Amino acid sequence: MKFERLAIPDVVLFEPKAFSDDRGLFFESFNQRAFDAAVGGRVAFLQDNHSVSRKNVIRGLHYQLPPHAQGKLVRVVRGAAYDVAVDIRRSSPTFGKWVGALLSAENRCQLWLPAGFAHGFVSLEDDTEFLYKTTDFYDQGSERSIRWDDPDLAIHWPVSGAPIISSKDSTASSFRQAEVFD
Ligand SMILES: Cc1cn([C@H]2C[C@H](O)[C@@H](COP(=O)(O)OP(=O)(O)O[C@H]3O[C@@H](C)C(=O)[C@@H](O)[C@H]3O)O2)c(=O)[nH]c1=O
Repeated sequence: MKFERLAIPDVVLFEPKAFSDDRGLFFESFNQRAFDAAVGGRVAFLQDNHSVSRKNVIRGLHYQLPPHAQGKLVRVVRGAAYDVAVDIRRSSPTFGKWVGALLSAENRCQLWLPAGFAHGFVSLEDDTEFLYKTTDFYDQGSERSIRWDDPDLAIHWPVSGAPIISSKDSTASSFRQAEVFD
């Protein structure tokens, strides 16, 4: 399992080692020991999520506030997505900065976002299947959403034209007005 820290170093991109043979392919999609060594601590996951999106769907930017904050380990098993992590930890030197990575069924990469990041992605193909593990359970009352097109964040989404977004995301908060992490 190769990994690299992105420009916001708490966000880690994993590239599993795949073994191909006549039958097809095998790879370890999660290894607790390798994961903990890469992120530098013991992380316990409590929930797995799976979504399917048409092309040009943007989901996000989402997070849950403490005490239900979630770290997320995200990947794509069908199609492709551009995944974005926004640092919303006020005391962080990279507060308000974002990083992105291409995740696809082909590259099998996974992105780790610890608690304290807002998360979103855009699907780049129809029927993009997005799988992720979270470190806490879903808690509707703790859920928050920041506008995907917030001008202060200025995220470069690889979309042409208007993306498809949920009604919830269309009324999301601006970054300036969002409740963030201390
Ligand atoms: C996230 C979530 C949603 N739901 C329900 C609530 C709602 O009726 C339906 C669809 O929820 P949403 O519209 O919030 O789904 P979605 O927009 O896909 O939300 C997800 O977006 C990505 C970017 C994330 O980072 C995730 O943490 C999550 O917020 O599923 C659960 O039951 N459990 C969950 O964990």
